[in-house]
Amino acid sequence: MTSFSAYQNEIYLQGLGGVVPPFTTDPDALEQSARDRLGPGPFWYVAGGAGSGATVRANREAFDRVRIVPRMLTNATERHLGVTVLGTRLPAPVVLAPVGVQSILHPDGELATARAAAELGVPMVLSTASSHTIEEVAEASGDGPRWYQLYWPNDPEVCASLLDRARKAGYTALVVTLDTWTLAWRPHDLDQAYLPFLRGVGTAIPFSDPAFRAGLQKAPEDDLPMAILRWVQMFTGTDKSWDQLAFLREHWNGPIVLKGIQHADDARKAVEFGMDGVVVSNHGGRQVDGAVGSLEVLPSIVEAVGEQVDVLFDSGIRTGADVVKALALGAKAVMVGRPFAYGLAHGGQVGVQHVLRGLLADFDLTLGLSGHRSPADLGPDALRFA
Ligand SMILES: Cc1cc2nc3c(=O)[nH]c(=O)nc-3n(C[C@H](O)[C@H](O)[C@H](O)COP(=O)(O)O)c2cc1C
Ligand SMILES: O=C(O)C(=O)c1ccccc1
Repeated sequence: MTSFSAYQNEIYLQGLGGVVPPFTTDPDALEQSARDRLGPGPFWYVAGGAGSGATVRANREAFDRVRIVPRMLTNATERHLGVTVLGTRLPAPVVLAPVGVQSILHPDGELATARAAAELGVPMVLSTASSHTIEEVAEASGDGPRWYQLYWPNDPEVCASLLDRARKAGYTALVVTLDTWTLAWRPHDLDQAYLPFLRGVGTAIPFSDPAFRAGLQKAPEDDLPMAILRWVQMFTGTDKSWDQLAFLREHWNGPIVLKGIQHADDARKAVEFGMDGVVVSNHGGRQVDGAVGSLEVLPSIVEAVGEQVDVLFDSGIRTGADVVKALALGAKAVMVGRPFAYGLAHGGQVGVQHVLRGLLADFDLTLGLSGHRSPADLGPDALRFA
């Protein structure tokens, strides 16, 4: 048994020596403090949402409408948080969501995140828009579990090249993001003319992939604007269809999950086309302004496909109670995005580790105090709907 709640004891014991945690353990306070540390460009890149921010708020409001009903005297002092997701045993039902261009937040970027995740045995999902190469991040992950997130390029050779590199670098599961085939209208980024993609140029972002380079007439070093244009075009467009998932299946020999699913019929389609799971997600409210809170659609998707494939969840997870709620509604695991990005901004690897240990401790304690010994104990009867 791994006792994630040990982080609580550690903090209190250090307190006896007059030491407090390096960063706040409160997720809202951490966001505020990130605002003070980061410039407005980087801060709003992380914090911002699409349009009016209605969906960012809806994600949180959906959690507020679901309440946990604690049970007593259930022998929950000893807990087992491990789960099997996509055929992999995980120490806890928590995964670091793909977050692009992490060097915006800390010079170590994805390398710091990979080290922190590996330390805890938690999978990191590496974004296609990573500021370090697939191979560099894999090395930083050491023995830690790793999944790769694909922004599905229009060029099949670039697609095959990315998948081949990820497989060779030891990534086991593929997360295909469908909800961001173009960036949404994001007023915070627009008002500062802050395009995260371009802020990553000069780091590794587009230009390390050999198939991408081969498709250019001039090397990116010699014609940067052209290379940027081609890169943006390659990840923008609608010319994808369900039957093209067969291409990904051919080029990926491991589990594939579709990220960005919000409708039960799309989840059924994912199963029909041979996918191994879905991530119920609205991209943290960053894509469709006015979209439904992601937690609101989780039950219908679990009902539709939960018996057949793994249903993961993200968008709005901030606390241990949120993890309990999503699992009780049928998610096998959750992904967390902004909180670890703020941790990264505060202290690189140490900051990510602090956030992750805090979330896992909070989850462990909340699970136990509400009367459950393991994620498998959780079901809808652990909840009430306000
Ligand atoms: C700064 C930032 C960058 C992101 N970049 C990516 C990305 O490159 N690929 C992707 O699939 N999702 C990306 N996402 C979405 C996250 O994977 C995840 O769906 C979302 O953050 C979950 O919501 P939360 O932030 O409320 O936890 C990004 C999110 C943020 C905040
Ligand atoms: O900002 C995002 O949500 C996102 O997905 C993204 C896409 C490309 C580069 C960086 C982030």
